[in-house]
Amino acid sequence: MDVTISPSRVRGRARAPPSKSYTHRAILASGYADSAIVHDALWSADTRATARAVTLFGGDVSRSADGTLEISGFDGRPDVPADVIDCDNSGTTMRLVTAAAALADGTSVLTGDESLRSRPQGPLLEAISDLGGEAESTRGNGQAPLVVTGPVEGGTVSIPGDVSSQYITALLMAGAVTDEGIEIDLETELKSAPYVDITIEVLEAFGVEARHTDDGFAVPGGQQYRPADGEYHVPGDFSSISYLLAAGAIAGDGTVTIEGAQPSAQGDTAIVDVVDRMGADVDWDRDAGTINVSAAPLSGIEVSVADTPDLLPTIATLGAVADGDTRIVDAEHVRYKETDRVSAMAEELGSMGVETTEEHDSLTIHGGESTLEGATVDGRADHRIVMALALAGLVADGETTIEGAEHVDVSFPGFFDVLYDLGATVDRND
Ligand SMILES: O=C(O)C1=C[C@@H](OP(=O)(O)O)[C@@H](O)[C@H](O)C1
Ligand SMILES: C=C(OP(=O)(O)O)C(=O)O
Repeated sequence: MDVTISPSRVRGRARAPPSKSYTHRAILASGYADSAIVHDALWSADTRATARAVTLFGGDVSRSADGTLEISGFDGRPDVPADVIDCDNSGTTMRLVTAAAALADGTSVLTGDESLRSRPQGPLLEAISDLGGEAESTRGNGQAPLVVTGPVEGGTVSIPGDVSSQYITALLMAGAVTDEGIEIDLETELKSAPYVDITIEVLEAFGVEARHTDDGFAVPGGQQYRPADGEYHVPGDFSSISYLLAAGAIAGDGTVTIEGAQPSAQGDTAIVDVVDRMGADVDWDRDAGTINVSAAPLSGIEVSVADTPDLLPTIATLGAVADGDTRIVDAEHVRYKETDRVSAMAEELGSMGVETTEEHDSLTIHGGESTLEGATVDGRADHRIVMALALAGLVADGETTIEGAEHVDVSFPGFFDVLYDLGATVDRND
């Protein structure tokens, strides 16, 4: 599906979708448990992939009309799956499920779409081998398809921290039900660190202890997943909120109010500060969970995305509109996502007339609203590139057509409806 965005102003109220990161963890944690009810779960292509994996491990995930998930777990140790686990486009699913598969007494096979089959899994495979399991890439290149044989009993592993924090999350979640527990020593500085804090927060809600250590992280073994009162509530998603905030900051006509913005461990709450530093008028009422934003002339700033890789596409679009240079630094790991998002944003904004300077771990956008020209752009089969380019379309001169716009289903299925309800002119071409 292509979507065409015409220059538009936005105003009104919009609700953030539930967090993808919390939902993945809550579904898998419920799988490790006897049973659980998960309220406000995100039901998107990626979280459905995690639900399918839980089912293949012997659990069951059913969804009621109001979106609540009722999950029966596989109760600790997963069954050997009766089929290949298709993780589709979801890196989180593949990493978390690979470590879960290493607990099963037999062999699991994991695959995914073309994008996921090009992403790095090597360090996690090595960690599983170091723990006594067998974990291989069928092509021997550290990428899926993966073949994983367990069971592992736990132990100590060392792993790089600068490729994906999801390896740590995966090992902590699985380590809790091993006999010995897992100690993880980091070989490098940890990137995307707040995502491990999200993990520790969800584990705690499921009665599982995991902790920071001097060298990394540790989770004791022999633990049982048991959510308090058998229930879990997913908070709103700040990566998704970033698009709504940016829409209000660049194209607001009056106030855009975003609901579902309760504080949590998400590093991507940093987007509130980014938009504020660039000059927008923004106010976050943490108790009410609402953010009000209105447009103002924006100026370029420097932002590190070491902790917040998923914000890069949004910040790049903000930078295209802002006066002066916006320098996004510490961005190397943003190249290992659904696509290389550093290059993708440089090239697609380039098609819209924006000048950028790309370096290995940074992207500088030489901005100014008058530079954005409508164009046909490639969403790169990447939900975040699609949404960031749609924002640019709100303020470009002329129409912007985004190819492959259906990929928003990965994290924000109602994105174009929400944009339309805020007043944007959105035309879908199937
Ligand atoms: O654990 C998670 O939920 C995520 C961790 C991050 O990935 P990396 O740790 O690979 O940077 C982030 O980019 C991804 O969208 C979600
Ligand atoms: C990179 C992302 O997710 P994942 O790693 O789960 O594919 C994302 O949502 O931007």
